[in-house]
Amino acid sequence: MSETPAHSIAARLARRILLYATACALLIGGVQTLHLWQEVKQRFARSIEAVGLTHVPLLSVAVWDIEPDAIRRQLNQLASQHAIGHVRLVTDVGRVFEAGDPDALDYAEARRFDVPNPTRQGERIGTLEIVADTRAFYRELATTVGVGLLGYGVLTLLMCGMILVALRRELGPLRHIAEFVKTLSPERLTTPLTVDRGPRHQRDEIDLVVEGFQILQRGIDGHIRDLDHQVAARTRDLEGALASIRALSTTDTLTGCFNRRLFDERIADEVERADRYARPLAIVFADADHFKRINDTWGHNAGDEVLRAFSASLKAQVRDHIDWVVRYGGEEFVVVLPETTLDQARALAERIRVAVESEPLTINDKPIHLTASFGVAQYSPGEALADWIDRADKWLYLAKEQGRNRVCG
Ligand SMILES: Nc1nc2c(ncn2[C@@H]2O[C@H](COP(=O)(O)OP(=O)(O)OP(=O)(O)O)[C@@H](O)[C@H]2O)c(=O)[nH]1
Repeated sequence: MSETPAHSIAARLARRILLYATACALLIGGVQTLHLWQEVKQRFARSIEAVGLTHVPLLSVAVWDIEPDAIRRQLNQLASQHAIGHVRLVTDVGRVFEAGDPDALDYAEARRFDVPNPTRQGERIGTLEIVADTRAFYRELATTVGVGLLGYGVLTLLMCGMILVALRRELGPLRHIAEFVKTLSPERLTTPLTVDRGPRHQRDEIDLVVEGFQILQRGIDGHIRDLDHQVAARTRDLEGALASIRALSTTDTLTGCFNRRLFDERIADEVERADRYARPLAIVFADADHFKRINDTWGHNAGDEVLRAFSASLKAQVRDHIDWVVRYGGEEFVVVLPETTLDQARALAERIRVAVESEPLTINDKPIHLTASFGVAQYSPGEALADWIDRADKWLYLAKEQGRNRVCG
């Protein structure tokens, strides 16, 4: 995920709107300034025209009567009027009277009035020149433009502020959705996304996004549940298959006894336990007598049946879940007897021998008389495993040597 900080869309939009609104305000302000310039200029011209026309008759009399003081007084009064910067009266006899601000002397822009002879119509006795007060002109223009621009500025700022507030309120849920999605983790994937839009809110694109996301979440949730069920079912199947494989790998398929592989795996543990807790441990090697003859006489299948019956006799005589019977190879079996002394093992072997001998088997409706020989050995503390097994095997060999159907050890 990107570490670059996320900016607010509302703030960015508000900034853009402010920029565009300022540009528009400046453009409108420029056009309005031109318009106002013309307007103020015309207003000044009208003022000068009105003032000039009002004073010309009075000046006419003062000039005709040759009264310099009256002329100056009137010119001063004229110059003190709004919009008038400087006035100059030039009489036909060459006298010049001036009043007002000398900086405003721009007679190229001056408005000229003829001063008529009050006694003879149509005759001119002087010229009155009035120059506009440029400072007052620009002051008035600046004030009018400034007020206008200030109004636009305030209006623009107010509108931008209100737009920002509205945008923040409308786009607020987007930030909430973004924060929610950002903090989603695999464990919280199905946490429902909820956005409170208020009671009078009308459904819009943000709601569509939220609804789409919720549909996606439900889909993912369903998919995860399906996967969970599938995984659980597959796990059960696998565990079953594993148990079967484990049983197959440790069990002899013909007799159901443990096989040699399991014996090799577990016998060391039994020895270790006997050593650690100083407990007795014995094994009995059991071997069907003249088994080859049974095979040869009755067939291999009958031989298999005899082996099953022989192993069943062994299992019937031992303790469940304590002793364990192993098919060691061919017609040879080993019975492992934890917590059992040599005497107890001998007695057990004798019981089995008697049971095998005294219960003739009926295989394929034919009676088969079976006997078995046994070699018994108790584990001596510290003895090598192989030596102990070897001792039991030797006792079995001796039992065979001594005529079979007996227990040695
Ligand atoms: N039917 C059958 N026969 C087996 C099986 N495994 C080994 N055998 C046979 O068991 C016979 C064992 O013969 P031997 O080792 O001579 O022993 P025995 O005939 O029992 O003679 P003693 O042990 O000396 O009494 C062989 O003929 C093997 O073929 C099996 O799984 N099924």
